[in-house]
Amino acid sequence: MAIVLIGFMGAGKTTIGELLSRKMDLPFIDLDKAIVEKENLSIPEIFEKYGASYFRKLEHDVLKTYINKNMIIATGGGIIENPNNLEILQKNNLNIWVDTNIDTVYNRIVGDTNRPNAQNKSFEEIKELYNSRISRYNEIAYIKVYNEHDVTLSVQEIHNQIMTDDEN
Ligand SMILES: Nc1ncnc2c1ncn2[C@@H]1O[C@H](COP(=O)(O)OP(=O)(O)O)[C@@H](O)[C@H]1O
Ligand SMILES: O=C(O)C1=C[C@@H](OP(=O)(O)O)[C@@H](O)[C@H](O)C1
Ligand SMILES: [Mg+2]
Repeated sequence: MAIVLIGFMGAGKTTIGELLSRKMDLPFIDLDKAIVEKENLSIPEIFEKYGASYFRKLEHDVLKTYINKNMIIATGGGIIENPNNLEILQKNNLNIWVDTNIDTVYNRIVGDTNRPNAQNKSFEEIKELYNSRISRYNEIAYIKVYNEHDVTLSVQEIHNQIMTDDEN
């Protein structure tokens, strides 16, 4: 079964996924990276050339490829936009919701040219998008981890939780 990191842009899914993979000695895949490698285009290029819905299709395909593997998967924040992905993720027991407060999120992603859904958006617009998504992260999450401070503490917390539950 896959350990799947979900949550909004900038929450820290990619960073935590890499660190957790080393700690647990499990392979790691970042779905955005898999898409970029498959298409040989950057995320902004895919959005610009083919549009958001094409990106969502590619995202669905890579999710399906990896979801039943014994590995750690970092998703993109918009994975929950596709109801078919929600259905797939609902069946996965180890979805870890990585969350941060909206001010932290904004500071981490503002000006990052690699996130088309955050580009040229005001704080209010980002906040609106965040608020529109949280109920869906919550719906499919097994645990939620706040990644506000030291990232290694977030990784430790996830690791502890998985190991504790594994014993029971
Ligand atoms: N705990 C943390 N403290 C400070 N910066 C962090 C922390 N976690 C992640 N970051 C930084 O925030 C940015 C977004 O992290 P990333 O892992 O790409 O998030 P996501 O994949 O959820 O969009 C990166 O620049 C990363 O280095
Ligand atoms: O929230 C979104 O709509 C997106 C999040 C991004 O991933 P991160 O959550 O890793 O930034 C990436 O998939 C794409 O830019 C779209
Ligand atoms: Mg990421």
